[in-house]
Parts: sequence; C-alpha cells; structure tokens
Amino acid sequence: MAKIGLFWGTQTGNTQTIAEEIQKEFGGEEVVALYDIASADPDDFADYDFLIIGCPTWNVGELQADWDGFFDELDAIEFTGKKVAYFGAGDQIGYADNFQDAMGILEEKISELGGQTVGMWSTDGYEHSESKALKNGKFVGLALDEDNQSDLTSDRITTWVAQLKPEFGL
Ligand SMILES: Cc1cc2nc3c(=O)[nH]c(=O)nc-3n(C[C@H](O)[C@H](O)[C@H](O)COP(=O)(O)O)c2cc1C
Repeated sequence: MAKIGLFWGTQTGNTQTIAEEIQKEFGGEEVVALYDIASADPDDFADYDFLIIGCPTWNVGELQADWDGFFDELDAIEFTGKKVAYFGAGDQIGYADNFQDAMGILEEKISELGGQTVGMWSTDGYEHSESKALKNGKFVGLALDEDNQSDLTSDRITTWVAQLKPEFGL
C-alpha cells in the first residue's frame, strides 16, 4: 500500500495535473495514492501517516468548491500523529491580496485538528502582497502559479519533493 495519501480538488484541472506530477516525482502510485476530494471519504485519510493536501484558491480567498464541501468533514478525521504537507495553485498577479489563501485556510484547520505541518516553502520569487498561507514569513506549503509562472512549476515540484522526502522520513 502507498505510504502517502494525496488529496486534491480542482476547478479547471491545474491542481489535478500538479498532483499527478508530485506523485510521479515521489516514484509513482506505489508511493503516493491520489484522491479527488470530490469523491473522497473521511475514512480514506486513516490509511496514511503522511498526507499531502492540494487546493487552489477560488472566488477571491475561498477554498475550491469540493474542498469547501468537505471542510466540515475534516472534524471527523484523526490528524494527530500525521505529518501533513500542502500545495496550492493560485494567481499572484490577479489576486495579489489573496494569493494561496486556500492553502492557509486548510493548514490552519488541519493543524488545529492535530496535524503536523511539513514542507514549508520560501516566498522568494513571488510578487503577491497578502496571503493567508504565510506563517513565520514562509508559505505553509508549495505555492504554484500556473497563471503567471508555469515555467517554474516543474523545478519547484522537484525541489519540494526532495525536501519532503526526509521530512516524511522516507
Ligand atoms: C474567479 C477566480 C477567482 C480566483 N481567486 C483566486 C484567489 O483569490 N487567490 C489566488 O491565489 N488565485 C485565485 N484564482 C486563480 C486560480 O486559483 C488559479 O487559476 C488556479 O490555477 C486554478 O486551479 P484549478 O485549475 O486546479 O482549479 C482565481 C481564479 C478565478 C478565475
């Protein structure tokens, strides 16, 4: 069974594509199992000590619709003892005051529920002005911008996964 459960939601496909790239970078489906949050069950989370959560920000600072629908179900999940990494898709130019807010909203909630955040990411190379995804001057996870910096995505994923492997103890 895969060691990592990666739960993603998407509106226009970017986050699914990114999730598949992250899976590949970790070594494929034997290492990372993918779940569309639109059809995921809270019990699916119980199978993994290592989780990756992927959510784009929509509607000016909001969760993607399927994550929004799942949000209250998070309360039923035992996150204590789990290491949780986050990634998001956003638009730092079009939504500079709300860049990656969804990643921050999910990280705050899951941390309150006991999850231990790993995979923090530097803000170097970004031009946003405000974000709920910032903690101690860093993004709480991998911030990707397919609208303005898609050329950087592959390298960012490679670097982030290399950072995560030891953080997950893999
Ligand atoms: C109406 C609309 C609202 C958006 N709001 C935000 C936002 O508040 N913050 C942000 O960082 N990106 C925002 N975005 C950008 C999307 O998050 C970005 O295009 C992302 O790649 C979409 O991912 P998806 O294809 O997985 O749904 C918005 C895009 C649209 C069209």
